[in-house]
Amino acid sequence: MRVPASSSPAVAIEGLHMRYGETRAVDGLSLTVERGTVTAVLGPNGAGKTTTLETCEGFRAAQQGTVRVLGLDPVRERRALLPRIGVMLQSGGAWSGVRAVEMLEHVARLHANPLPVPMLVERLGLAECGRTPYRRLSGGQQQRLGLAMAVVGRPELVFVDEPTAGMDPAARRTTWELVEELKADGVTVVLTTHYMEEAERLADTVHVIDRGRVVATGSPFELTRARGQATIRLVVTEPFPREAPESLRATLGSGTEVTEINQQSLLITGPADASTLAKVSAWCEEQGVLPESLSLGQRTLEDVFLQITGRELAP
Ligand SMILES: Nc1ncnc2c1ncn2[C@@H]1O[C@H](COP(=O)(O)OP(=O)(O)OP(=O)(O)O)[C@@H](O)[C@H]1O
Repeated sequence: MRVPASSSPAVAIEGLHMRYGETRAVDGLSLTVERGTVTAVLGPNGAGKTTTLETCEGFRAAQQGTVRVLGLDPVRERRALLPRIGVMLQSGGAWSGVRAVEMLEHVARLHANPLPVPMLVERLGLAECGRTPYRRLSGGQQQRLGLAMAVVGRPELVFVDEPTAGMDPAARRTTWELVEELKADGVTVVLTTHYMEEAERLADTVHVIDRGRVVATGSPFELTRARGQATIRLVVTEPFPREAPESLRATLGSGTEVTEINQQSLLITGPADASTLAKVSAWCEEQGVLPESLSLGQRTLEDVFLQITGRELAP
């Protein structure tokens, strides 16, 4: 039986593999995006985020696996899909000599029922650079124009690749508000990001990806609270002995995870209470290491990534 397009997920990716020569950019990735949600695809540089998005946008055909966007094949049914989606690329997307507002007006004319261009220009602070040729715009201005171009056609689904990279804090906040407004209007948003706070603030669902695969999925709350209450970061003045993580694990017992961040710092996840802090401190004394800092905090998506992969998300 053919499932009606309206009841299919916004995006359904099943077992996607993509290679560039010998490089496995995407390695068996599966994920689903429900309609009307904001989904963040979070991962370090080179994790395969852009390649995955480009496959959803129909710029690349899936080499193996299936990709459906709004129930359609993004390559074979591209004509039907394009008017229904908005795409903000990581860079480019406009002719180098065209003025910012002219470019936006041009894209608006390609759509049947566009948003008013002056409203978007005002909203995204593009008036100050409206007559500037694209190539002369700053990185942040190019990002804002790219976002305006992606949403001007009132799409059902918007793909945004690192929407706030290179933006100053004020522009980043405006962009976040715009994404929140899109969601309030029922638009599905799929964004890629390196930024924790962006994923934590905006996303209903986060897919953490690493080396072309999904390594964790959940709401920011589920991901950060599911496997522990809080975290303790221990940084010491001299490198730890090699067996330190194992020894601390034995000291703290079950229910606590110890992850090595580097030779001088450890991440401890679990019931971060006074007794755990006291045990960590006594363990430092026993090992003859001097704590430089011992901090207690809520578990972040950064911590989740570190625990799963043993590497830090931020380069
Ligand atoms: N056109 C290409 N030709 C060859 N290799 C590529 C190409 N595009 C991407 N790659 C490689 O594929 C892998 C995944 O790249 P991709 O751009 O999809 O990752 P990403 O998660 O979006 O990274 P970033 O956060 O840096 O944008 C990387 O190793 C990258 O070097």
